[in-house]
Amino acid sequence: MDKILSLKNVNYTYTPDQPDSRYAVKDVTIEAFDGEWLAIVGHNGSGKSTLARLMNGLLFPQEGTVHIFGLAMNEKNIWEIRSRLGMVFQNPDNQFVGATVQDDVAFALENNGVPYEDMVKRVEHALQLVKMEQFVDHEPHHLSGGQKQRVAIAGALALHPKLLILDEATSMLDPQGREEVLQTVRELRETTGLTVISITHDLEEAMSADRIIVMNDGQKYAEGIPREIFSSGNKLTELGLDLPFSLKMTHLLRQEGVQLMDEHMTEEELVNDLWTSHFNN
Ligand SMILES: Nc1ncnc2c1ncn2[C@@H]1O[C@H](COP(=O)(O)OP(=O)(O)OP(=O)(O)O)[C@@H](O)[C@H]1O
Repeated sequence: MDKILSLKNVNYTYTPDQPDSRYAVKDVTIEAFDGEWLAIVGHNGSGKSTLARLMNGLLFPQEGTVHIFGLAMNEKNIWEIRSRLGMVFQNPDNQFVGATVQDDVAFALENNGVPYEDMVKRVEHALQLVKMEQFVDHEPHHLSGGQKQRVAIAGALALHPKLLILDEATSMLDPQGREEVLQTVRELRETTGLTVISITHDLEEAMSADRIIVMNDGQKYAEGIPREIFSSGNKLTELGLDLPFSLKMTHLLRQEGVQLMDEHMTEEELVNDLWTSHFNN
């Protein structure tokens, strides 16, 4: 598989002039491959936002390299890189510039000089992908949190990005809004094969990813498929991460002496295991 993004031995400190300066990101190597969903998780202060800024060129590492779309990121090619990179941030209310949903999704296209007819088609298609086409004329501020983030995703998609980075994009949403956004990302992956990097402190969100990187104190702590990462449940709790409900329940049941076959990633798996082993006789 082709590499879309790679960070190699990256160091970043916000206070480079201070002796003993603390590294926000320390010797981090990360690769993201074409078409995958990579989740980067970690507690507050573990370096996630700094990584997001290093990935979109808001920051440049003091040491190490960042390659994206086959280019070594530098101050000259950053605008070209950003035009192929969709970013969705934490606060849905800070992301709107248009008076209607349609204007908002069109905004970046207008700025990029996309011809009118092409723009109309792209806006329509992007809103269809996030299932917000019936809201074209609505005012963004009247939408729910989940709907706002779906419109923000449509704005990013309209630019036809090769990579979508979600930086804590679900953390201000209620459970329903969060599920709406995650479902949107899951469907997008199926319909478009888009590469997604989601940066989050929410392990429930990371469970849907193909691969997870766990950050701790600016360093890469672990890397693997969700099942591998979640098999180290207690260690994740020690890092200040909140385990998904099905895993917490699995651990609590085990503590009470209930025999279970596996670490259960979903409530459905857990219920099936309980049903098969304990009630189905
Ligand atoms: N602008 C800044 N100036 C100085 N230090 C900073 C700045 N931004 C972050 N830091 C420090 O860098 C370290 C990593 O922070 P970062 O924001 O990347 O972590 P995070 O995992 O995204 O946490 P959070 O979810 O709280 O934003 C922390 O120790 C933080 O205090």
